[in-house]
Amino acid sequence: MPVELECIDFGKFLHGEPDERVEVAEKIVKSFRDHGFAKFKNHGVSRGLVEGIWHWGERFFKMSPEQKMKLYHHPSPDPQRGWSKKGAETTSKLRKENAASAPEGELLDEKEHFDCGPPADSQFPNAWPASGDCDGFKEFVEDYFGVAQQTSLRIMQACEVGLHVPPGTLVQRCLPAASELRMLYYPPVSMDTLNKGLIKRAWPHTDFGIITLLFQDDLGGLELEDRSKPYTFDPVISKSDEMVVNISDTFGRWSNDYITPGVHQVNVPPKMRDQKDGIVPERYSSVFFFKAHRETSVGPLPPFVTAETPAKYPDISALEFHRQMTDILY
Ligand SMILES: O=C(O)CCC(=O)C(=O)O
Ligand SMILES: [Fe+2]
Repeated sequence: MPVELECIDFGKFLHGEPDERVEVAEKIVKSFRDHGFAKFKNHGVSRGLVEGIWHWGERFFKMSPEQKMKLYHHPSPDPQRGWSKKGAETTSKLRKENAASAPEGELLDEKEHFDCGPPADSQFPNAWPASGDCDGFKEFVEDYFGVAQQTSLRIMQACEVGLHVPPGTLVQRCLPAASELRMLYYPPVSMDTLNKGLIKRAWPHTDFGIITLLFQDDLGGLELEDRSKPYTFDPVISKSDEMVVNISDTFGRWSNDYITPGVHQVNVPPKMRDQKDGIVPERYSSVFFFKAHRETSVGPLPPFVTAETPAKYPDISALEFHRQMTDILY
């Protein structure tokens, strides 16, 4: 039986009676513990904003290569800003198992993306389309960033309730924000190309932050690892207004592996999984990498370190951890 995520009504946590809030929070923690993933409705991201992802994604990625080059991200271990072209990021490098199971050769991701950080980030300033190239994109992305940040903090609150740890244990480590928002475009690709085994929309990986919020279009393609059968992946079925959330590396480290990150990949849409040829249509998605403040330690937190479960990870800063990981990825 493939893994099926229950769609959790987050409105019952946001607006429910105390008992109901605890019940929903425990359900969220259970889904995270069992699958590294949870799926939400009534999550607080308005329909208008979700529709904006599809509208502005298309407007942005349909700019000409010359227009996109004006905000080209030059590979470096620092947080990504601006446009990354196809082939820039190779998620395959994040897990050794990827190379072990594929033919000889470089394993590439078939995707383009736009990345930005907090609107007022002066340490790593954002890069936006030039005036006249995609007017309105910056305003949309900044609005969405704010809402995604608030939504992530509420999920952190729910995790504190569901994990029965003191209020603030997680939330206080997330301020001020150092999150990253990414808009993604997967161009059409032939089954023939994918079947050669060297190219995937995204290879199995985990994200570096605390949690990742994701919206995918109705075509789908996101897959999660079935923890009862490692290295097998099942489609994450979500409607375009449902929010999928996965646990990322920092949460795994903070919780000393009490909750471990969800391994995921992007594959062909669920309805094309058994197809041998043809063209896989283009796909849009957006992910919000909710991240700890750069100076915050990503080492295990006090409630998760006991005599029986000593700390498994060192106390390094979130920025140092980020640089280590981006260095592998680019
Ligand atoms: O597009 C997706 O569904 C997932 C993208 C992803 O996993 C990533 O960018 O880290
Ligand atoms: Fe990811």
